[in-house]
Amino acid sequence: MSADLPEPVVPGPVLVIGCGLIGTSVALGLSDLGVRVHLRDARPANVELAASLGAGTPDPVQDPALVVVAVPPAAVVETALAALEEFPSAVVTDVASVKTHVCAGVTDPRFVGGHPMAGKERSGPMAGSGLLFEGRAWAVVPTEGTDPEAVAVVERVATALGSVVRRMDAASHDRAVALVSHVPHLVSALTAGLLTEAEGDDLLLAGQGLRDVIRIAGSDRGLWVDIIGSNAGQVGAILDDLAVRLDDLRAAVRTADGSVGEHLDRGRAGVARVPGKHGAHPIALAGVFVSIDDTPGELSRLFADIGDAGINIEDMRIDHELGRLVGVVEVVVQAGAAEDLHTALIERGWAAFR
Ligand SMILES: NC(=O)c1ccc[n+]([C@@H]2O[C@H](COP(=O)([O-])OP(=O)(O)OC[C@H]3O[C@@H](n4cnc5c(N)ncnc54)[C@H](O)[C@@H]3O)[C@@H](O)[C@H]2O)c1
Ligand SMILES: O=C(O)C(=O)C[C@]1(C(=O)O)C=C[C@@H](O)C=C1
Repeated sequence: MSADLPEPVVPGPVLVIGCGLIGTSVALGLSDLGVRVHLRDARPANVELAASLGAGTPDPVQDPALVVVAVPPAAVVETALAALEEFPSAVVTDVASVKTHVCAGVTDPRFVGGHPMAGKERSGPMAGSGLLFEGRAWAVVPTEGTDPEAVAVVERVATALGSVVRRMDAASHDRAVALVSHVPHLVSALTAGLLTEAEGDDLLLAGQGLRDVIRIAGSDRGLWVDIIGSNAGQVGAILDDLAVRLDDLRAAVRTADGSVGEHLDRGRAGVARVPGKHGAHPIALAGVFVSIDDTPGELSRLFADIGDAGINIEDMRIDHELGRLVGVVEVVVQAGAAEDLHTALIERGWAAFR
């Protein structure tokens, strides 16, 4: 290869098996990087949809350098073993949310367990995005027998998709995700479940606080039954702990002696320990609220103005006010840039407030 050409992300074509949310997102991201991606799924319609989005080609692949298995956790072992047999020189990786059963079931040196810590509450190819993994952790879970070159291929792909690689063993991974993903999901579902009994028009008062807590409860039932079932030991242990704390909290609320504040303090301390998206330490962020007309083109005009002001958006939320043709956009930026953003938006005629 010429010294001028950049090294390719993967040394050959990639086959993605499972063209749902995660598989399509991987495929879109790799296609955008110039990798030739082939698509396969038990549902041909999902291959067609993913291909129509530009994720890759439905054509069969001869000799892929990498196979990404992006099927539900219960189907990963069987699918990965079949891929290792079908493609004797490919590296094979997966993206499943639980790793112990996968790494115990697939011990080939060419297999590297993986798990991008990014997702959505929606499933299927239409929810895919090539930017999904940007700034997120990607757990890479080799075992003692894994070929270091296979690990390097997977870590290179995760990094190229914008993720930060966290190399770990399967047991540590499953302990960690029980805490940071699986139990929060169940707590969200329990809270959302209470809403089924809401009286009268009570839900019309729902604001952003509730939506922040319940978003993930809208996720696919089958996928989450599979995830929780595959990590039942770790999840169960945390739920036992939570049950004790819930009893304590209940007593504190009934006593009304202010001791509920201890639970709130513990919660605030937990929030402060969660790293920001750029690395190990949280970055201070601040929101600027902008009122926009609910008409086509308003959001892109707002983003263009923010770009014009040279300010980087870290996150954003949109809240529609019920019954009014306006929305409120919270633009989240690094705390030091919030005042500048506020000023720049006012100067450009936006109704912005902090
Ligand atoms: N949803 C998330 O937020 C998220 C995040 C990170 C990792 N994951 C993991 O990614 C994997 C896929 O999840 P998803 O959210 O993309 O689900 P999804 O339902 O959107 O996609 C799964 C796809 O796999 C296909 N499929 C199912 N069984 C198959 C088989 N045996 N062979 C070929 N195709 C098959 C389905 O038709 C579907 O297109 C899961 O293992 C999940 O744990 C999910
Ligand atoms: O953001 C979401 O919607 C997710 O549910 C993503 C999330 C998570 O809990 O962070 C869910 C499960 C995956 O295994 C990884 C990521």
